[in-house]
Amino acid sequence: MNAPLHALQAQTGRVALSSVSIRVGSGADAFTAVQEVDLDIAPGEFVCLLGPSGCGKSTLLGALAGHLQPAQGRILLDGAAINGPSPERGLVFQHHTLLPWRSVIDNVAFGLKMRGQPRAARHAAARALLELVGLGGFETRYPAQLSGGMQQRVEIARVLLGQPRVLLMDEPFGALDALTRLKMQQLLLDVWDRFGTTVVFVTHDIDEALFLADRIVVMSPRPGRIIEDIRLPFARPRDASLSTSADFNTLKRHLLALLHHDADAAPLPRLSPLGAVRPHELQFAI
Ligand SMILES: Nc1ncnc2c1ncn2[C@@H]1O[C@H](COP(=O)(O)OP(=O)(O)OP(=O)(O)O)[C@@H](O)[C@H]1O
Repeated sequence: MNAPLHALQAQTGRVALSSVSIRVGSGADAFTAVQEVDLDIAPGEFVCLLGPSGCGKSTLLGALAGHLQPAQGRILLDGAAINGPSPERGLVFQHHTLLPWRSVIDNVAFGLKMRGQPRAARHAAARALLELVGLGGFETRYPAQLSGGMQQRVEIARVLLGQPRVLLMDEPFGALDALTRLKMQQLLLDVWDRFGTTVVFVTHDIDEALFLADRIVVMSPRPGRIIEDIRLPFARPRDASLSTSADFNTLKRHLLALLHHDADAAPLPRLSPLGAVRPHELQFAI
């Protein structure tokens, strides 16, 4: 994996949702989980969907993955409608989907095996990705012999081998302890920097969203709607010291207030300009 791959992939991965509503459940229990969402994500952008439990984040991600069809509106990837799951939209969940009876390298290379690639070629590609996620030397282990963080690294390598135009991540670090989670966030940023793939990352953790994202799209529940779209002013590369900065904490307070805000109450005041941040670098859409 090298620089040309980054350049190649940065051309693709534009996601466009227009007036997307998604209904879930059936019969009398059916309801609108996501309502009239408009969202444009540029190629290579890292977007976090942030919201309280049940606000429809996973439902929206499921539609991007092609597992759910919108009841209304359109979802396009690079101008083409999404009509079902595909490796071009790689999904990573909270719990890995590795095959327990296959070694680490065979798990990563499994997609290439399904596409008929010879063993030597698929193992070479898988080995390069395992190096990238810090698992060189673990090729012959089995998933059960790895820690939770290592299993998620294998999962990320497996999904990246499909060269996705968009990486869809649904609370991928939610089951990890706090320290491992921080390490995985840093690893993900390093990997993303190498690949330049568009990322849509679902979380309800404000710190995680602030550390990772270019943009945070905030959703409110019943029905799931976008209530704010914030472009973060933080430079990259980022490290743990970001979370102690004044601007980080100002944004964190604002996001906390948004997540705890009663949708039926009066609207919250807009965020005032941040100390070290030039006001034009903040973008809001309510
Ligand atoms: N297949 C389904 N049948 C019935 N209700 C569903 C179905 N899928 C989702 N829901 C409901 O739709 C709403 C949105 O769910 P969703 O999982 O998208 O929320 P979320 O924001 O991802 O929540 P969490 O952070 O807890 O995962 C919830 O009220 C959920 O119970």
